[in-house]
Amino acid sequence: MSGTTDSLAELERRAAHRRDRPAYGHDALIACDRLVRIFAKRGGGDAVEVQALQGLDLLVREGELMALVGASGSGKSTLMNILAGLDVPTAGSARVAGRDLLTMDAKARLRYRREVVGFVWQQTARNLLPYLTAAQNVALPLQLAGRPRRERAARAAELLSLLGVADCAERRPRQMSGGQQQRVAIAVALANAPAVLLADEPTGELDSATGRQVFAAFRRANEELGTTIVVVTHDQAVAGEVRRTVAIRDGRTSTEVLRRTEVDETGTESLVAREYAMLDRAGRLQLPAEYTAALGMRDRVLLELEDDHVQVWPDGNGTRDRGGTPDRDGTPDPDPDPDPDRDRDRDRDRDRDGNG
Ligand SMILES: Nc1ncnc2c1ncn2[C@@H]1O[C@H](COP(=O)(O)OP(=O)(O)OP(=O)(O)O)[C@@H](O)[C@H]1O
Repeated sequence: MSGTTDSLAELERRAAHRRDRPAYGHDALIACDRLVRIFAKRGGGDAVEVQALQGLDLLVREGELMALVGASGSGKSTLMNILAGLDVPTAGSARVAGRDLLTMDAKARLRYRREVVGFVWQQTARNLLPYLTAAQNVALPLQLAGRPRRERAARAAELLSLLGVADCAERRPRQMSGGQQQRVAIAVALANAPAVLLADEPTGELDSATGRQVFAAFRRANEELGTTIVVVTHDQAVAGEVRRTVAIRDGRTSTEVLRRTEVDETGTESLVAREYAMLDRAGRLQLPAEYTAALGMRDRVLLELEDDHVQVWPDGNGTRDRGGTPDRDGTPDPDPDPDPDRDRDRDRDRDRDGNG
């Protein structure tokens, strides 16, 4: 009887622990958890499903300026449209600034688009109304939010000045360069002080020097206003300028590069970039394609747990015939060899193979 009482108490304790454990991404401003988006597409008369997002995990902290990169068709725009509240995921969860993007009704979605997120598109013409001046374009979202006229004018002037386009205030879009139009577009997107600014290829139509100026405007907004910014870009120069670049591959986040400034013993500062693979909540790891190609890794790899890291080896047709690892015909050895010399042999094998 006492055993039953103990196990019940233990079960309750474990349930309470699970309940009290913070949820995944609880402290992130953007939290995507196993996000799935399936599109139904007609192809040659048959309905075909396209899995644009296949269980994508992404956390973005408040105040971050980060870039999303990935090959064409990897799912970047699909993700951005979901975060912008323009599209609804098929499964998984997505939360931005406390809003659940799957369960919002139409009214909440409209408020979300007006108040929580700002958006800058690639096509300069899509961001601004052609018959309004830059100042009027920036004031428009404030007018829709019911802000008084004086406040609207002051906010427009402040943002245009912050982004270095104060001289464009009275010009219409066709009287501005592409780079100026994009900087005004950033001001429009920031007008209602959104929690998150999303930009899909904002420098895609610009030459690289102008692209850098536009990117400097994003950085300014991030540093001066503290706005969290997510930029999708193909532009390597832009991706290299942010502290964190997340790569999307086949509808999932695959790797991320973190950059930080290090100071050596002589006091010289340098920017150090390190690439990390993403480990999802189920423990799945996607190796970068260039790594698997370089070592001819296919179908399966050998893993070895060391004290402070895990080693990943090419399968090599099962020639590493050791305890628990596949043998020559690929069958795992059911009775691992407890030979204490195994580690030494393994190290010797590795030196011989040049894999150490
Ligand atoms: N509305 C849609 N209907 C059907 N398929 C779609 C739709 N939108 C996107 N897709 C498909 O989903 C996949 C991901 O598309 P997405 O536009 O998100 O990629 P991307 O990484 O933004 O590409 P790009 O860099 O070329 O813009 C692609 O295979 C695309 O064809």
